[in-house]
Amino acid sequence: MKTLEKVIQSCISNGEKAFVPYIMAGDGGLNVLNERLLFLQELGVTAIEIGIPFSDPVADGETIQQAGERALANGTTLRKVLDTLADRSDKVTVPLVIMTYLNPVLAFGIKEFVERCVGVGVRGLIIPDLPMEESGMLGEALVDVDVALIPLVSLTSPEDRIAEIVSRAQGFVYAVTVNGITGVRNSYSETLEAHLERLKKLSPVPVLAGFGISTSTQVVELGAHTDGVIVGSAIVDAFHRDDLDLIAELVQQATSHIIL
Ligand SMILES: O=P(O)(O)OC[C@@H](O)[C@@H](O)c1c[nH]c2ccccc12
Repeated sequence: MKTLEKVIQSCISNGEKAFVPYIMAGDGGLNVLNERLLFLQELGVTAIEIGIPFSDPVADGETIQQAGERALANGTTLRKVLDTLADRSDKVTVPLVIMTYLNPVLAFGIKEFVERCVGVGVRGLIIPDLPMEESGMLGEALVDVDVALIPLVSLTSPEDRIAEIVSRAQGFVYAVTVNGITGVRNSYSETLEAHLERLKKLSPVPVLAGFGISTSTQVVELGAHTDGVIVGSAIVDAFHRDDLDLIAELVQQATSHIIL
Protein backbone atom coordinates (compact mmCIF):
# COMPACT_ATOMS: atom_id res chain seq x y z
CA MET A 1 0.00 0.00 0.00
CA LYS A 2 1.33 3.45 -0.90
CA THR A 3 2.05 6.01 1.84
CA LEU A 4 -0.83 8.30 0.89
CA GLU A 5 -3.39 5.55 1.35
CA LYS A 6 -1.72 4.39 4.58
CA VAL A 7 -1.93 7.88 6.07
CA ILE A 8 -5.62 8.18 5.17
CA GLN A 9 -6.38 4.66 6.39
CA SER A 10 -4.76 5.41 9.72
CA CYS A 11 -6.92 8.50 10.01
CA ILE A 12 -9.99 6.33 9.38
CA SER A 13 -8.95 3.69 11.88
CA ASN A 14 -8.57 6.44 14.51
CA GLY A 15 -12.24 7.25 13.90
CA GLU A 16 -11.39 10.45 12.06
CA LYS A 17 -12.01 11.76 8.57
CA ALA A 18 -9.35 12.98 6.18
CA PHE A 19 -9.10 16.71 5.51
CA VAL A 20 -7.13 17.78 2.44
CA PRO A 21 -6.75 21.48 1.58
CA TYR A 22 -5.82 22.57 -1.94
CA ILE A 23 -3.46 25.48 -2.55
CA MET A 24 -2.24 27.04 -5.79
CA ALA A 25 1.55 26.88 -6.04
CA GLY A 26 3.04 30.29 -6.79
CA ASP A 27 0.00 32.33 -5.76
CA GLY A 28 1.57 34.99 -3.54
CA GLY A 29 4.99 33.94 -4.88
CA LEU A 30 6.77 30.59 -4.72
CA ASN A 31 8.69 31.87 -1.72
CA VAL A 32 5.56 31.44 0.45
CA LEU A 33 4.77 27.88 -0.70
CA ASN A 34 6.80 26.01 1.90
CA GLU A 35 5.67 28.20 4.79
CA ARG A 36 2.04 27.61 3.74
CA LEU A 37 2.64 23.85 3.73
CA LEU A 38 4.04 24.03 7.26
CA PHE A 39 1.19 26.26 8.40
CA LEU A 40 -1.40 23.76 7.11
CA GLN A 41 0.50 20.79 8.50
CA GLU A 42 0.57 22.40 11.93
CA LEU A 43 -3.20 22.83 11.79
CA GLY A 44 -3.44 19.04 11.48
CA VAL A 45 -4.45 18.45 7.86
CA THR A 46 -4.14 14.89 6.52
CA ALA A 47 -2.44 15.73 3.20
CA ILE A 48 -2.06 18.81 0.99
CA GLU A 49 -3.03 19.12 -2.68
CA ILE A 50 -0.73 21.51 -4.54
CA GLY A 51 -2.06 22.97 -7.79
CA ILE A 52 0.26 23.71 -10.71
CA PRO A 53 -0.92 26.82 -12.57
CA PHE A 54 -1.94 26.22 -16.17
CA SER A 55 -3.11 28.49 -18.97
CA ASP A 56 -6.20 26.44 -19.84
CA PRO A 57 -7.59 25.18 -16.52
CA VAL A 58 -10.81 23.63 -17.85
CA ALA A 59 -12.00 22.17 -14.53
CA ASP A 60 -11.46 25.34 -12.52
CA GLY A 61 -13.87 28.03 -11.42
CA GLU A 62 -13.08 31.70 -11.07
CA THR A 63 -11.25 31.65 -7.73
CA ILE A 64 -8.74 29.03 -8.80
CA GLN A 65 -8.46 30.40 -12.35
CA GLN A 66 -7.48 33.78 -10.95
CA ALA A 67 -5.04 32.25 -8.49
CA GLY A 68 -3.51 30.38 -11.43
CA GLU A 69 -3.22 33.59 -13.44
CA ARG A 70 -1.45 35.31 -10.56
CA ALA A 71 0.91 32.36 -10.22
CA LEU A 72 1.68 32.26 -13.95
CA ALA A 73 2.20 36.03 -13.95
CA ASN A 74 4.96 35.67 -11.41
CA GLY A 75 6.70 33.01 -13.43
CA THR A 76 5.58 29.81 -11.72
CA THR A 77 6.28 26.61 -13.66
CA LEU A 78 6.04 22.92 -12.79
CA ARG A 79 9.84 22.75 -12.66
CA LYS A 80 10.10 25.69 -10.27
CA VAL A 81 7.42 24.19 -8.03
CA LEU A 82 9.34 20.91 -7.81
CA ASP A 83 12.58 22.82 -7.10
CA THR A 84 10.83 24.76 -4.34
CA LEU A 85 9.43 21.56 -2.81
CA ALA A 86 12.92 20.07 -2.87
CA ASP A 87 14.01 22.99 -0.67
CA ARG A 88 11.35 22.54 2.00
CA SER A 89 12.44 21.94 5.56
CA ASP A 90 12.49 18.42 7.01
CA LYS A 91 9.68 19.60 9.24
CA VAL A 92 7.21 19.34 6.35
CA THR A 93 6.28 15.65 6.51
CA VAL A 94 2.61 15.78 5.53
CA PRO A 95 1.92 13.85 2.28
CA LEU A 96 1.89 16.14 -0.75
CA VAL A 97 -0.31 15.57 -3.79
CA ILE A 98 0.30 17.44 -7.03
CA MET A 99 -2.72 18.47 -9.09
CA THR A 100 -1.79 19.34 -12.65
CA TYR A 101 -3.34 19.17 -16.06
CA LEU A 102 -1.71 16.69 -18.42
CA ASN A 103 0.04 19.14 -20.73
CA PRO A 104 2.72 20.38 -18.30
CA VAL A 105 3.51 16.73 -17.49
CA LEU A 106 3.91 15.79 -21.16
CA ALA A 107 6.03 18.90 -21.77
CA PHE A 108 8.23 17.88 -18.84
CA GLY A 109 8.42 14.26 -19.97
CA ILE A 110 6.63 11.54 -18.02
CA LYS A 111 9.77 9.70 -16.96
CA GLU A 112 11.58 12.77 -15.71
CA PHE A 113 8.44 14.09 -14.02
CA VAL A 114 7.93 10.86 -12.08
CA GLU A 115 11.61 10.81 -11.08
CA ARG A 116 11.39 14.37 -9.78
CA CYS A 117 8.16 13.59 -7.89
CA VAL A 118 9.83 10.62 -6.22
CA GLY A 119 12.93 12.71 -5.51
CA VAL A 120 11.04 15.48 -3.76
CA GLY A 121 8.70 13.10 -1.91
CA VAL A 122 5.43 13.83 -3.71
CA ARG A 123 3.02 11.05 -2.68
CA GLY A 124 0.16 11.48 -5.11
CA LEU A 125 -0.97 12.92 -8.44
CA ILE A 126 -4.33 14.25 -9.59
CA ILE A 127 -4.57 14.83 -13.33
CA PRO A 128 -8.17 15.75 -14.19
CA ASP A 129 -7.79 15.66 -17.97
CA LEU A 130 -6.12 12.25 -18.03
CA PRO A 131 -8.90 9.83 -19.03
CA MET A 132 -8.91 6.36 -17.51
CA GLU A 133 -8.25 4.86 -20.96
CA GLU A 134 -5.01 6.84 -21.24
CA SER A 135 -3.89 6.53 -17.64
CA GLY A 136 -1.60 3.60 -18.43
CA MET A 137 1.07 5.90 -19.83
CA LEU A 138 1.55 7.40 -16.39
CA GLY A 139 0.33 4.43 -14.36
CA GLU A 140 3.12 2.23 -15.68
CA ALA A 141 5.76 4.71 -14.53
CA LEU A 142 4.20 4.72 -11.05
CA VAL A 143 3.93 0.97 -10.44
CA ASP A 144 7.08 0.61 -8.37
CA VAL A 145 7.22 4.04 -6.78
CA ASP A 146 5.47 5.52 -3.77
CA VAL A 147 3.37 7.98 -5.77
CA ALA A 148 -0.36 7.26 -6.06
CA LEU A 149 -2.42 8.09 -9.16
CA ILE A 150 -5.70 9.39 -7.80
CA PRO A 151 -8.69 9.02 -10.13
CA LEU A 152 -11.68 11.33 -10.26
CA VAL A 153 -15.18 9.90 -10.35
CA SER A 154 -17.96 12.20 -11.49
CA LEU A 155 -21.64 12.21 -10.58
CA THR A 156 -22.46 11.05 -14.07
CA SER A 157 -20.01 8.15 -14.33
CA PRO A 158 -21.99 4.97 -15.05
CA GLU A 159 -21.67 2.14 -12.54
CA ASP A 160 -19.55 -0.18 -14.69
CA ARG A 161 -17.11 2.64 -15.35
CA ILE A 162 -17.01 3.54 -11.66
CA ALA A 163 -16.23 -0.09 -10.83
CA GLU A 164 -13.35 -0.08 -13.27
CA ILE A 165 -11.97 3.28 -12.12
CA VAL A 166 -12.00 2.35 -8.43
CA SER A 167 -10.45 -1.06 -9.08
CA ARG A 168 -7.34 0.73 -10.40
CA ALA A 169 -7.35 3.54 -7.82
CA GLN A 170 -4.41 4.25 -5.57
CA GLY A 171 -4.25 6.55 -2.54
CA PHE A 172 -7.89 7.54 -2.63
CA VAL A 173 -10.75 8.09 -5.04
CA TYR A 174 -11.66 11.73 -5.67
CA ALA A 175 -15.44 11.94 -5.71
CA VAL A 176 -16.41 15.08 -7.60
CA THR A 177 -19.60 16.32 -5.91
CA VAL A 178 -21.00 18.51 -8.69
CA ASN A 179 -21.42 18.52 -12.45
CA GLY A 180 -19.21 21.44 -13.27
CA ILE A 181 -16.13 23.29 -12.16
CA THR A 182 -14.41 24.05 -8.85
CA GLY A 183 -15.75 26.83 -6.66
CA VAL A 184 -17.90 27.63 -3.66
CA ARG A 185 -21.51 26.36 -3.80
CA ASN A 186 -24.56 26.53 -1.56
CA SER A 187 -26.25 23.23 -2.35
CA TYR A 188 -25.71 19.82 -3.89
CA SER A 189 -27.72 17.42 -6.00
CA GLU A 190 -30.31 15.36 -4.14
CA THR A 191 -28.72 12.19 -5.37
CA LEU A 192 -25.25 13.05 -4.07
CA GLU A 193 -25.48 11.20 -0.77
CA ALA A 194 -26.64 7.97 -2.40
CA HIS A 195 -23.90 8.33 -5.03
CA LEU A 196 -21.21 8.75 -2.36
CA GLU A 197 -22.47 5.80 -0.35
CA ARG A 198 -22.48 3.61 -3.45
CA LEU A 199 -19.00 4.73 -4.33
CA LYS A 200 -17.76 3.94 -0.84
CA LYS A 201 -19.17 0.44 -1.14
CA LEU A 202 -17.51 -0.15 -4.49
CA SER A 203 -14.12 1.35 -3.72
CA PRO A 204 -11.29 -0.65 -2.16
CA VAL A 205 -9.49 2.62 -1.31
CA PRO A 206 -10.80 5.60 0.72
CA VAL A 207 -13.24 7.98 -0.96
CA LEU A 208 -12.76 11.73 -0.49
CA ALA A 209 -15.26 14.30 -1.74
CA GLY A 210 -14.30 17.59 -3.34
CA PHE A 211 -15.71 20.54 -5.36
CA GLY A 212 -17.94 23.16 -3.80
CA ILE A 213 -17.05 22.44 -0.18
CA SER A 214 -16.21 25.64 1.68
CA THR A 215 -17.84 25.70 5.12
CA SER A 216 -17.44 23.51 8.17
CA THR A 217 -21.14 22.60 7.89
CA GLN A 218 -20.56 21.26 4.38
CA VAL A 219 -17.45 19.44 5.58
CA VAL A 220 -19.50 17.67 8.25
CA GLU A 221 -22.38 16.91 5.87
CA LEU A 222 -20.21 15.40 3.17
CA GLY A 223 -17.78 13.85 5.62
CA ALA A 224 -20.69 11.77 6.91
CA HIS A 225 -20.91 9.95 3.57
CA THR A 226 -17.22 9.71 2.70
CA ASP A 227 -13.82 9.11 4.26
CA GLY A 228 -12.98 12.80 4.11
CA VAL A 229 -13.10 16.00 2.09
CA ILE A 230 -11.00 18.31 -0.06
CA VAL A 231 -11.42 22.08 0.20
CA GLY A 232 -9.90 24.28 -2.51
CA SER A 233 -11.42 27.63 -3.45
CA ALA A 234 -12.20 28.69 0.13
CA ILE A 235 -8.59 28.07 1.19
CA VAL A 236 -7.12 29.69 -1.95
CA ASP A 237 -9.27 32.76 -1.40
CA ALA A 238 -8.35 33.03 2.30
CA PHE A 239 -4.61 32.77 1.56
CA HIS A 240 -5.00 35.44 -1.10
CA ARG A 241 -6.66 37.76 1.41
CA ASP A 242 -4.08 36.74 4.01
CA ASP A 243 -6.88 35.59 6.29
CA LEU A 244 -4.97 32.86 8.10
CA ASP A 245 -7.42 32.90 11.00
CA LEU A 246 -10.20 31.83 8.67
CA ILE A 247 -8.14 28.90 7.42
CA ALA A 248 -7.27 27.87 10.96
CA GLU A 249 -10.90 28.10 11.96
CA LEU A 250 -12.10 26.08 8.97
CA VAL A 251 -9.53 23.33 9.45
CA GLN A 252 -10.01 23.18 13.19
CA GLN A 253 -13.80 23.13 13.04
CA ALA A 254 -13.66 20.55 10.28
CA THR A 255 -11.22 18.24 12.01
CA SER A 256 -12.92 18.53 15.39
CA HIS A 257 -16.39 17.91 13.95
CA ILE A 258 -15.61 15.04 11.72
CA ILE A 259 -14.46 12.70 14.44
CA LEU A 260 -17.07 9.92 14.32
O1 LIG B 1 -12.29 24.62 -5.18
P1 LIG B 1 -13.22 23.62 -4.63
O2 LIG B 1 -14.58 23.76 -5.19
O3 LIG B 1 -13.15 23.52 -3.14
O4 LIG B 1 -12.75 22.18 -5.22
C1 LIG B 1 -11.52 21.51 -4.83
C2 LIG B 1 -10.46 21.78 -5.73
O5 LIG B 1 -10.20 23.14 -5.73
C3 LIG B 1 -9.17 21.03 -5.97
O6 LIG B 1 -9.20 19.71 -5.58
C4 LIG B 1 -8.93 21.23 -7.44
C5 LIG B 1 -8.51 22.39 -8.00
N1 LIG B 1 -8.49 22.29 -9.35
C6 LIG B 1 -8.93 21.06 -9.69
C7 LIG B 1 -9.12 20.50 -10.95
C8 LIG B 1 -9.64 19.23 -11.01
C9 LIG B 1 -9.87 18.49 -9.85
C10 LIG B 1 -9.66 19.03 -8.59
C11 LIG B 1 -9.20 20.34 -8.50
